[in-house]
Amino acid sequence: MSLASVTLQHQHDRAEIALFGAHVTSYIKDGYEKLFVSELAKLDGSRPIRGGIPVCWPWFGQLHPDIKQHGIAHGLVRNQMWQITAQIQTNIMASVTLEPTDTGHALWPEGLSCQVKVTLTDALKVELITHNNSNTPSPLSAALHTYFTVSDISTTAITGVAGAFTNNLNSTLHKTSPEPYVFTEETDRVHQSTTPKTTIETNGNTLHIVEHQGHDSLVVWNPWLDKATGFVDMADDEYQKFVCIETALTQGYEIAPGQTHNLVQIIQ
Ligand SMILES: O=P(O)(O)OC[C@H]1O[C@H](O)[C@H](O)[C@@H](O)[C@@H]1O
Repeated sequence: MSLASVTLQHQHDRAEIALFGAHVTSYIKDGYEKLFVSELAKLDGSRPIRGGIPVCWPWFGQLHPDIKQHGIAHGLVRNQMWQITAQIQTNIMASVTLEPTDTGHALWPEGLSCQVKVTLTDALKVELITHNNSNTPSPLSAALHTYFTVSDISTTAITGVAGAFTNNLNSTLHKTSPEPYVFTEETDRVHQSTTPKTTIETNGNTLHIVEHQGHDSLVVWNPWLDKATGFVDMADDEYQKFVCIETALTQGYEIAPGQTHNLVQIIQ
């Protein structure tokens, strides 16, 4: 990788975080890479990294009132340099805390600040911490947009994603989530789910256990072949190798003055 990064090591497990985007690009647990990064991902700072854990903040996807004018999906921090503000290594954990360096964008919400803290123990904990230092409530949407490795999306199933969802592909609202939850086509769904735990299984084997905190929704995404073919930073057949399960705030949350919000994903 050509981007500056920081490595966390705990026993035999390792995580790598690019300073560009405070973006976790690798988590190796028990010798197994848990995060997918495209072989065509741009690792030169020219665009957000395709894979790993993109940080979407202070808005998710198109959830900004002026999105039609500026067209910036997923906020302002996944494509800028962050700086390390704290780093700790002990016998039982390793952690790093980062803050974005450019808070002067015209669309930056006044008084809001954010940090990402990544902690490696026998699991990987990623925290997206938002502070409202202003005197007024501020709308906030966000996501930890994790690309989880799977050996074959067509034999992958997820559990723990329940409840109503919006299908982003046609803006339809569905009352219940698929059961079993398998993948046969392009999938882009925002589930109004506050479930604390999701599993990802391939061929009946649990590959990932994912815990969520501070969220009001879970987003499930796979571009499938046609959309992947249109991406300059994803090989055509790579859609078979991952599923995104995103710990998200998408339901109109407002962060009150003086308040701190913590959006957390823990990967085992
Ligand atoms: O291509 P990106 O801007 O990284 O977005 C990738 C995807 O992120 C989320 O999952 C959204 O729900 C999708 O609509 C979007 O296509």
